[in-house]
Amino acid sequence: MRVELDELLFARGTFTLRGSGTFDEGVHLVSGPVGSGKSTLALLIAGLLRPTGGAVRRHGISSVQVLLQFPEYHITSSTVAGEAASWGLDPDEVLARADLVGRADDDPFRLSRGELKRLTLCCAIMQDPDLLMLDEPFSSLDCTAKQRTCRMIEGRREGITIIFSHESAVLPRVDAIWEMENGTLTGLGGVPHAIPRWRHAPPYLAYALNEGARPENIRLQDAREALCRIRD
Ligand SMILES: Nc1ncnc2c1ncn2[C@@H]1O[C@H](COP(=O)(O)OP(=O)(O)OP(=O)(O)O)[C@@H](O)[C@H]1O
Repeated sequence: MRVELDELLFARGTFTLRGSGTFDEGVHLVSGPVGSGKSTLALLIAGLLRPTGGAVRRHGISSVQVLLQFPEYHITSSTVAGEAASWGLDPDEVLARADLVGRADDDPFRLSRGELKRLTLCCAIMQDPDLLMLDEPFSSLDCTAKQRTCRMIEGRREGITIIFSHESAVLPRVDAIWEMENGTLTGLGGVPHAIPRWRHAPPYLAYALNEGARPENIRLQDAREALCRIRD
């Protein structure tokens, strides 16, 4: 299973996106500032936007899901249970995992932004597609929900997961890091080797690297462990 970007080019007004590289099985983080082109890339890989040049090639992938940044865009049903069922999932299981037990008959638009995000995140991850793309999965979530989301992402055993995010506090363990800057995608390679090359690294990782530590992954816990190792 893999996704290849073959000299992908997308032009819209003054914005141009360019990228080449291969997304293999595992968890990938595409990081970059607001407006750099992360959502546009997600839509291109999902086939929801047509490239101006080059191509997106999917190999051995039979199911694709993209979770949009704004959870409201996914709503198609008048109840929370109906919404979970519309993803082909058991509403009781979804509500339990989304911490929304007792809200089955509520109108999804009556949930808070964060509650709605929890619902759509659980639906997208529980569908377990071969290619799962999560656009800003941590936005609108509190710290506990971000950590739960990380565990769910890490719990995916197979397939390709691509996280598009500028999150810099709570992140999951990942296999590879990519950076998007002004529409240009750069693959930094696999973790941990990619970490010192990551210009948008969260402050805790930048601190650990400055101290001479070599974190094994990108979570706060990895930075802490690496600091402990050099200070022991
Ligand atoms: N529907 C649209 N029509 C025209 N321009 C758009 C549209 N959506 C985004 N853009 C522009 O394209 C560029 C890339 O936007 P994009 O949403 O891909 O960035 P992003 O990195 O995902 O940002 P964020 O972190 O805020 O989600 C930005 O300059 C943005 O203003």
